[in-house]
Amino acid sequence: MRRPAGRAQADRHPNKTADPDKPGLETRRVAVKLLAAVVDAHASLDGLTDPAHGQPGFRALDARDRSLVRAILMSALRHRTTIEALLARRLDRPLPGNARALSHTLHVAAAQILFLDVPDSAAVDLAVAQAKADPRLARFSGLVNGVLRNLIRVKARALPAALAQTREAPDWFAERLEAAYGPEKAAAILAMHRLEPPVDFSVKEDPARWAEALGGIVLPTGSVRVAKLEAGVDTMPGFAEGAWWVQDAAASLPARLLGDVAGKRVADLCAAPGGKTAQLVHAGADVTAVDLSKSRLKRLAENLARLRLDAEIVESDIRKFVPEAPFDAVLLDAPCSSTGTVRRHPDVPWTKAPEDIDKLAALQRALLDHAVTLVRPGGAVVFSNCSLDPAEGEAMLAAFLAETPEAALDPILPGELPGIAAFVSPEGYLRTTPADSLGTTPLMQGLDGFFAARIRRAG
Ligand SMILES: C[S@@+](CC[C@H](N)C(=O)[O-])C[C@H]1O[C@@H](n2cnc3c(N)ncnc32)[C@H](O)[C@@H]1O
Repeated sequence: MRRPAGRAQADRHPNKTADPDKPGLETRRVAVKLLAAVVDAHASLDGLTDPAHGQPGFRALDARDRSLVRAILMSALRHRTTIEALLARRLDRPLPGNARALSHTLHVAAAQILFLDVPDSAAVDLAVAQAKADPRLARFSGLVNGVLRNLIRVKARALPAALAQTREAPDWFAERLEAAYGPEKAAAILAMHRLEPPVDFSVKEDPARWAEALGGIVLPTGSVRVAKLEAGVDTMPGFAEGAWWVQDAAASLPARLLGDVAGKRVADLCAAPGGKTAQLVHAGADVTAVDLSKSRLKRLAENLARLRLDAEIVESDIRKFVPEAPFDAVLLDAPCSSTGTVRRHPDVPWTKAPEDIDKLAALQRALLDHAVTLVRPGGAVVFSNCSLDPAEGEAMLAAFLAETPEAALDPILPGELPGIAAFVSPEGYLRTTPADSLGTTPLMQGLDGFFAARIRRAG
């Protein structure tokens, strides 16, 4: 292993032994464990940090430390390629492949040094203490100290340079984006993935009033956008009375493609946690919300109760769901790779692989094959998901249409989406990406990546 710059100083650092109770040490230990779980075991960050079912070490922390762990992980994953490049430049040779804990310790400390408002000295001291306390890492504690102190010295110059040079994604992900969207748009999408996204709200009534109350703006989709939440959503005006729900502007579009649903029987397939169910019920539909997951349906029921909205809730695999009578309309918001939500879920590119995309596309096809059997002849099925990958969108749908004579594309017309007609493709699909814009001001830049298409069952 290379002698990192600053090694002489590193070997002389004063912490001879590690204090296992050092304030902040457990928080960093948990952060390293969670980073390992995401990067090496491909566990989702939301699952690991779930308040009820998350990683036990995380759940044992107090609320402030849990927030810090989440902030560290969000930065460490959002900027993983940049951090990796900056660390690699401070090492003579790559870390050994089996030194995963060492790599994760360096990444967690670097994320704090480069992107968080944590004193640099605390980030280094805690990483060194952590290394000393871990028998696998103790012999590397000097290296940890040297590399991180070097990073602190050069960061003002080296960070902007690295950000300008680095493609912020694993290669497989960047390559698929380039193949789908071309190098320029792919680079714009990856640039948006570096930014913390704003928060969008779907409001029941009077967007202008709620924009003022929530401190945001009204988007052309009718959603209200707030740049940054200052506190938990449950403390914001209108939460308790159920005036709005959090839903990305792009996620609010698929349900609208069913047109006027007032008085119609509508199936919302793959419904939980219920953002689109709420839209359909609020628009006057008689909704049956179906999902496989008991825990997610519990959240759906809680969300609807807060919003004073009512739907029939069915726990079932879509492929086994057989209603008494066909529906007037069906929305299938299928499970997907979620690559359209990387701004909010920077773990996605590090937990997914191309094989997952193929498997998910096959599942979506099976769900769509069944979904068309649930609508009455002449009725519409809207298929949507939050993937950026055409394998789960345009390509899957083209194969479905070619092989399903009883279904035809009902192209979305640009006039159906006033102010955002640019999101309608020449084929009549809805396609959004984080590089798209809802207007000219900075706050109107970006939305989740979504695909949607409307299909009509032959009459
Ligand atoms: C993208 S999420 C749905 C988001 C939801 N439509 C909304 O707007 O809030 C996908 C959902 O599909 C559900 N799911 C996955 N496979 C399923 C299956 N075979 N049958 C029913 N639901 C399934 C998951 O439990 C998950 O809740």
